[in-house]
Amino acid sequence: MVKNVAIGEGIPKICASVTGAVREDILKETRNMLQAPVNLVEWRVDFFEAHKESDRVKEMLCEMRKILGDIPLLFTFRSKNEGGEADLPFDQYAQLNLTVAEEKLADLIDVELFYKEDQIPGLVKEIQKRGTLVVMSNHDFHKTPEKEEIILRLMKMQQLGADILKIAVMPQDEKDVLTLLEATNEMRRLEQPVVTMSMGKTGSVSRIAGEVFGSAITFGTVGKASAPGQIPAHALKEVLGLLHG
Ligand SMILES: O=C1C[C@@](O)(C(=O)O)C[C@@H](O)[C@@H]1O
Repeated sequence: MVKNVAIGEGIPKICASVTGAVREDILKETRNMLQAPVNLVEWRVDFFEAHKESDRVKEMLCEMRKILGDIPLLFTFRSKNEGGEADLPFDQYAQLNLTVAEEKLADLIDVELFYKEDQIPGLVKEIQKRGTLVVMSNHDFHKTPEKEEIILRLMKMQQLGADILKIAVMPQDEKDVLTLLEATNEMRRLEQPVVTMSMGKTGSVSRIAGEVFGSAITFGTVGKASAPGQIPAHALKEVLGLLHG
């Protein structure tokens, strides 16, 4: 349970991302979330012009939380390697996430599995010690690894103690979408909620099929997309409801 949201139970939860670069846009996008059927909001801080200034990041988070009220907030710095907009040396990345955890400014923090492999286990523990949940993630914007490799990465995240395990991959054809779905279906036996998506237009079907195959959160759009293939939150809500029956 994150606030009142039961991630991993029933209908997949809808998350939408705030991707503005400046304060006004970020606040406007955050307010727009209140008109949309979203269960969670992600702030993609790598889009923020002042992502290197922790005071300004903290101020933004305080303002966003005031607007969002009970809607859980996921804090994400996405590196360029994994499809993000910015890069930070590991120490700054860790510090940024720890500050947010320390001051309880987010409910969940995204940590990339491969940011710096030997340092990631320590960072996960430090964030959790401060009472914030870790969504561990991995993204491949070029291809879809073999099913065994997808499973291996998700299990690695589990071994590292992540609270939620997430992987996004790019299909080159429809078979790749099936590969992602098969891996997802096998991983639903894990105790932790698993979040998977096949990106781009071909992969969009994976963003509505979470309840069938075992993906607990689906990222949709309220305004701009934060990754290719995302579906508008309103449409998601309807389709997820239909499939739920
Ligand atoms: O990890 C993810 C998933 C995502 O890449 C997607 O494909 O919907 C979008 C990102 O904003 C988010 O952090």
